Order: sequence, then C-alpha cells, then structure tokens
Amino acid sequence: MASSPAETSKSIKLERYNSYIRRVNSTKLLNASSKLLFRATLLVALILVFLFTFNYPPLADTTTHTHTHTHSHFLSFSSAAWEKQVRHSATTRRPNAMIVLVTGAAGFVGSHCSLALKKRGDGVVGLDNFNPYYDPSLKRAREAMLGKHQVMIVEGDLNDTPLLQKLLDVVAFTHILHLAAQAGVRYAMQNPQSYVTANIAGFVNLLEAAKSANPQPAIVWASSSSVYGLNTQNPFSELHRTDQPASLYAATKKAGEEIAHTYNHIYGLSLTGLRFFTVYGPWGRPDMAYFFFTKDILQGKPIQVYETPQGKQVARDFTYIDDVVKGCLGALDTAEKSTGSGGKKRGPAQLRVYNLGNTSPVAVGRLVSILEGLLKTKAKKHVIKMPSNGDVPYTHANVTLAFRDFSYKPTTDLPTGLRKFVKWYLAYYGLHTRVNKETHSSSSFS
Ligand SMILES: O=C(O)[C@H]1O[C@H](OP(=O)(O)OP(=O)(O)OC[C@H]2O[C@@H](n3ccc(=O)[nH]c3=O)[C@H](O)[C@@H]2O)[C@H](O)[C@@H](O)[C@H]1O
Repeated sequence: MASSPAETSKSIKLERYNSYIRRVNSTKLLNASSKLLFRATLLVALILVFLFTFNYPPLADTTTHTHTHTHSHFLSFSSAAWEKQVRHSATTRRPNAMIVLVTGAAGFVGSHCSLALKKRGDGVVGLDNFNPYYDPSLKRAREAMLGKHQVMIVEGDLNDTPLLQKLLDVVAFTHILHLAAQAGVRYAMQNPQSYVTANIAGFVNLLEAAKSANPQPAIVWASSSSVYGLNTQNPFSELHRTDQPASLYAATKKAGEEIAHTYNHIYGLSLTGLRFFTVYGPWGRPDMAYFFFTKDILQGKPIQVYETPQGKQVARDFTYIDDVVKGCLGALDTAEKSTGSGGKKRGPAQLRVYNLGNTSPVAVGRLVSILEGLLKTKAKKHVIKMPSNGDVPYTHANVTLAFRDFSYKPTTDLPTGLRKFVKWYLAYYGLHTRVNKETHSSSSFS
C-alpha cells in the first residue's frame, strides 16, 4: 500500500531520528568500552608498578632470573641465548682444562682468580649478586674487565636454588671456586643476619646443588684466618684449635668448615677450605683498612690505628693478591674428584683445609708508614684501643701444608704489594699527584 507524502515525510523524519539515536547510542557504547579499556589498562599498569616497586616476587627470584653481560642485558636465565652465553664463557682452551664456576666473581679475590683461570685456558663462569655492601660500581668495573676476556658473570644469588640448578645443568662444571660471602669482621655487629644468609644458608644451598649435580664438581672455598679467633699459639697452624671465634664472621666461616665436613661425609663431595689472611692489592675491597686508610690519608682525614687493650700494636699477616691467586689455583689443581653421583656417596672423598698467608705479620702502624711514604703525605693518625667488636690482636700463618701439597710460597712483601696497590688506586680513581715515581712500577692485573 502506497503512503501519503505527509506520511512519507513523517517516516523519513522518524527514520532520521532513529538513526540519530542509534549513532548516539553506539558512540555512548564506544565511549563506555573505551573507558572500560582505559581503566583496565590503568589497573594493569598500577599492578606492574606495585610489583616492581615492592620487589615481588622476592629479590632472590627477580635478580637471578636475569643477568648482565658486556654484550647483552637482562636475558631470561632459561632462554637459549642465555644458555649460549654461559656455555661460551665455560669454553676451555687447553687440553685437560677445568671448567670452573666462580662464585663472588665480581669480588676482589673472585675477579683475580677468574682472570687467572681464563688466561691459562680454563672455562670460567662467574656468579655474583652485586650487593651494595661496598660500592657496586667497583664490582661492575671488575665485571667489565672480565667481560673483555670473555668471562661472563651471571647476576644472581647463592640462595636462588633454581638458578644454581640451571647453571649446573647447562654446564658440567668440574670445579666450583666458592668465594661469594659476606666479608668484613666488624660489620657483623651491624648486620649479623647478612652473614647467616650468605655464609651459612648460601653455602648450604650451593652444596645442595653441587651434591645433586652429575658429575659432582670438586669445591674449593674461602674460609678465613679469623677462625683462629682467640688462639694464642703462634704461628697459626691448621692443627690449632678453632673453636673460639671472636666475631660472628669468624663463627660463620668456622660453621662453613663443619658444614663442608658433613657434605663430604654424606655425599662424597671433594671439599677444600682456604683460610685467607687479610688479602690486599689492586682492585681490592674498599671496606678494608689499607684501602680506606689510603683514601683518608689522601683526603687529609684522620685515621684510627688500633692497639691492644694492653697498649701493644695490632698486627696482620697481610697477604698479597697474586700469592693468594696462586694458592687458589694450586688448591684447584690438586683437588681430587668428588666421588658421589645422583646425590649419593660412592666412596670416600677429599676433605682439606689450608692456611694461605704471608708468614710475616706487620703492625698496622707500619702499614700506615709505608702508605705515607708511597702517598708522600703524612697521615692524621689517632692511636686508639681496639674496640671490642670482633677484632683479634694479630694473625700469623704457618703455610707448611699448602707448600707441601701445592708448592704455595708467598713472594710479595708488604711494601712491594702496597706499591702496586697504590699505583692501581691512583690510576683507577684518576689521582696522579704527590706520588713517588717509584709507585709507577708494574701492576699485576691489567
Ligand atoms: O684474614 C681474614 O680472614 C680477614 O681479613 C680481613 O679482616 P682484617 O684482618 O680485620 O682486615 P682489616 O679490616 O683491613 O683490618 C686490618 C687491620 O687494621 C686494623 N684496623 C682496622 C680498621 C681501623 O679503622 N683501624 C685499624 O687499625 C685492624 O685491627 C686489623 O688489624 C678481611 O676484612 C676479612 O674479610 C677477613 O677475610
């Protein structure tokens, strides 16, 4: 049926009105869905910000699932590219080479040992959590130096079990050189928990991963001269008592020696503990006296030199880094294989402890005089009684055992070693004034 013109115009208007309403509604719908989308995006963004800000999942998981490397950053630790880099770093370049996981590789002794191993053709993979106990930029500089020699440091924590398992799965390490630890004798009064976490829990976690690995690696690890504690027999021999630690640091290192015994006994892990005696040298630790004395003397700041409660000089068997590196490599070279497999002991395994010292203690006052000479600056020296915060009056190593078993023989005296340290210090921090030309002799770590 045909419609009238009036009806037609009314129906056209109605149609236009309906179409207008549909457009308005669809725009409203669009606006509503955009708003919904916007709110959802905001919510997701807020959740992400929360997760990153409050570090969830916990640090042990987040930091260790990534790593830095000179060529690429933050690869997932399970990615094929990450595994390739780890294997590349573990590549050996000599017959019968060892493949070593070095924990604490961005640390003082760890970086030196990693480089020495790599230079002689061994495969090396580092592990370090880059914690801020002392300036992490120094650890990054050591990492960069190792990167130039194709040594990769995986950024991760000893307490990250999946990471350790992954590393031991990806590479059949023959050895672990375990140097990662919470160091420092006096800092244990300020942050006791950090010593338990790194030196006890972290060590156990590493041993757990090692005992389950196939093959089980042999382990050489850093104990400390501080385990001799209040021992008065002199020089310190491995046969002397070590059941009187004077600091929590010493107690955790002594606990490590007992834990090593347990894992050797139950699982057949080959374990060698090295008692380091106040190691110093280029690329050293800024928390140690020789290092911050150098800084304070150059800045004209006062330094405190401790004396015993009886007014005697405090002394240390200061040991130069190159001598300690030789000792570490000697211990690795003579470490026998672990005997267990699949987490089970198959026979008795090697268990050893050695002193790595210099065998000639030097008073701290003499250390200061040597630095004054090298820096051509008089120290503002205050002699005070040694605070009772874990320190011991003197250390002195007997190294007969290490000499017998791997020809360990320290060859660097304190003036020679400090000269090399000062040369490095001035170059590293860009300070070249007021210093003896003599200090510009050769350095060990370049
Ligand atoms: O052999 C070890 O196993 C340990 O060695 C190192 O400990 P220590 O021998 O105590 O070194 P370090 O602090 O440099 O003090 C050196 C001397 O300066 C004296 N000292 C110290 C500070 C100060 O302000 N004044 C001072 O006279 C102080 O009394 C001491 O006589 C490592 O840090 C430690 O991690 C561990 O490895």
